[in-house]
Amino acid sequence: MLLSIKANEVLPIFIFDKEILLELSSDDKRVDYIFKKVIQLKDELKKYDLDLAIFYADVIDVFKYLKSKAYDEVYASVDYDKYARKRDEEVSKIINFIPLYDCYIYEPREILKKDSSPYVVFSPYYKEAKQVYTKEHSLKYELETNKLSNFEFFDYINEFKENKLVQKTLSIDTIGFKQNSIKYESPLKKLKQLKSKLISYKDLRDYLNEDATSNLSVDLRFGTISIRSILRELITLKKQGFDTEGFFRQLVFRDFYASLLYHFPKLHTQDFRSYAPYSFKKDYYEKFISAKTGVPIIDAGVSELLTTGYMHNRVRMIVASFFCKHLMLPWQKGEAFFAKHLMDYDAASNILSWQWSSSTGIDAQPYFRVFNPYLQAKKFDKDALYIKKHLKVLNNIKAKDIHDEDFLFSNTIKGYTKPIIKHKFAREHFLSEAKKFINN
Ligand SMILES: Cc1cc2nc3c(=O)[nH]c(=O)nc-3n(C[C@H](O)[C@H](O)[C@H](O)COP(=O)(O)OP(=O)(O)OC[C@H]3O[C@@H](n4cnc5c(N)ncnc54)[C@H](O)[C@@H]3O)c2cc1C
Repeated sequence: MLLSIKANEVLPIFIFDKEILLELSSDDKRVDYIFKKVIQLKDELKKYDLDLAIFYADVIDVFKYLKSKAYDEVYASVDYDKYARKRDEEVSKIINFIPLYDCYIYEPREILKKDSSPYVVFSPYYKEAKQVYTKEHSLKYELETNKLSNFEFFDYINEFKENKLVQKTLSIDTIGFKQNSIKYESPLKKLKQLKSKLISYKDLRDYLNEDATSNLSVDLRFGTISIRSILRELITLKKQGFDTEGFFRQLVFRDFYASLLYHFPKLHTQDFRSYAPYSFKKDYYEKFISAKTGVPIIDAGVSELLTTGYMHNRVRMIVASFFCKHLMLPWQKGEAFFAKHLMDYDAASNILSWQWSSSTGIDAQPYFRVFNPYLQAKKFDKDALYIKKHLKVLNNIKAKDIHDEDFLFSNTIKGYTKPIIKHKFAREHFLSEAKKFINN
């Protein structure tokens, strides 16, 4: 975020928003990630004779204060979830707010049907997105020469106490969080690796033990890479003869979900359509969140999430389907669990993907499609290497037994629980309940 005080004078700022941070636990990996990246950004800016003023505060207090110091404009890249939109609206009442559209490829109002209504199905959205795409969508911002405004407190975290600005040590402890030892791979390095991954991206992206995807979701989420840098790389690779379509399509998926949430904000919490009487069952829920369902692919996925803050896309699909259709738990609870643990948590992608899985969303999978977790695991993790990586307790069990529900029910595996539900029963139960719901 950049504030200008008068022509050619700027103050780059970063706000650790109290309203968001106060809800998180002190070991949240995302805050550690952001904190490290903010310090890195501060160092980068110094190379251009700039700096970064850091606040730990209520966003509104920061802008009231800066306005009182004669700053007159703010430039910020916007996103579209409910909280972000409300916050930006409030800020614009205080100071001239100039939105930059740099989170997504397209603005949500850019891809609309001929009658100006939003697309609700991905394929036609994607077709139109490709038509609308121009060179402007990958433009690089020009470097301008701006003078750093005179701000005394660059070396601190700035907080407000009784309406006064106070300075605290520039450390993650100051904002109530713990540093962890995770080393984050540089987004630019990941971007460079895209070249070799694109060759087999379409064929391998669903296979759980392959490092076949970009791992850029966390960088896109926090803006540590610009969507435009990725597009520019894709253009270069396309010119070199690489097939970039499959990857570009996924990026547009992200835009599609952001656009849906923008046009249908009710989807934050509400179903677009309902298919079954989902209800909260504490026992099932607790087994699920502690990776103790006894269904290996589900427990491996949840374990991956709890230890790394990431989950493979295919596993997210299997896990979310199991949660909503086998356990018939409300998607909102699963969404909230992912929101708490995903490093790349993005409201639009997460909410809409959960609604896709539960078949309650706008462009969702048909309700009668119920993933069989054993067949999915057998197909995408044939040798159970992904499962064993995240569930060490199954290390000595043969892959064919891990993929065999009957084996898991009839044998006792030391340290591992028996499945809490049978696939055939769960599928039939869900479908019969869903049919009753539809017929009513
Ligand atoms: C239940 C569920 C919840 C999800 N929650 C999130 C979330 O909170 N945040 C998030 O970024 N993604 C979410 N996804 C989408 C997807 O799982 C991740 O984007 C992907 O796993 C990130 O890995 P990657 O960067 O290696 O992806 P790649 O395959 O390399 O894809 C490149 C980029 O395209 C976008 N993308 C890829 N797949 C999807 C998709 N299915 N939907 C939307 N965008 C996509 C992401 O920005 C990703 O970084 C969710 C999917 C499901 C099924």
